[in-house]
Amino acid sequence: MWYVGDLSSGHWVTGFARLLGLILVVMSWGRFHEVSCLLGELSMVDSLTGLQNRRACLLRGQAEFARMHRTGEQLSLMFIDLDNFKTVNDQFGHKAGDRLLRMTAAELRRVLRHSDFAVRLGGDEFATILPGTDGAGGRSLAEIVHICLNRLFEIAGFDVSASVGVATFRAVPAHFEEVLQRGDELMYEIKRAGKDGVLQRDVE
Ligand SMILES: Nc1nc2c(ncn2[C@@H]2O[C@H](COP(=O)(O)OP(=O)(O)OP(=O)(O)O)[C@@H](O)[C@H]2O)c(=O)[nH]1
Repeated sequence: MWYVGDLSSGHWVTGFARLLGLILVVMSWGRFHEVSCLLGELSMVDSLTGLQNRRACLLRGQAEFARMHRTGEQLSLMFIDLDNFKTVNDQFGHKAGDRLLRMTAAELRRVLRHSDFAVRLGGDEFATILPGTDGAGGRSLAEIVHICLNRLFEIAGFDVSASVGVATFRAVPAHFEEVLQRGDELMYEIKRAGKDGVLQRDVE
């Protein structure tokens, strides 16, 4: 005769409760891990356009500069800022402005290579990291982006244009924030010269 224990005792219940508890802990850890991965990804994504955001740009930029340090390749960054975007919000409302920002992001995705990491830095400012791209390559891509965006805005009936600046790095900057500062300077130069233009600069 087999001994299967005293089924009427509370041991089975206690054992079962412990097992159930263990399963719940394992499951909730799995969910926690899943949720924290998802939150990590979301914190890198711009919710309006679905492009990567400024934080992602910093991380990816640092990784690309480390690669550049090893390979000796040049690296360019393209900065795109819409001209007179505020007038869209003012004339047609915030939703129309949002639509225009989403359209801009979609056009950047269409025009750029998959390896050219496109981000929305904030507001109407976008950027893209162009690994292995020298000044001439960066400038010709900037001209294409400029033409494509302006054509898109015209077709959509918005009286806005794009200012596109490219900073080409030959040496690795000490801090990636320095790179974004170069972008601000380039943009300032284009805007001061009358907006709606393309400008490329080598950064030593
Ligand atoms: N619709 C919408 N507007 C935004 C968003 N984020 C920022 N803005 C607006 O974008 C505008 C950006 O300011 P500016 O770059 O000075 O506007 P601008 O008219 O393009 O100026 P210039 O660059 O000098 O031509 C501000 O009016 C913000 O309120 C957003 O997520 N959606």
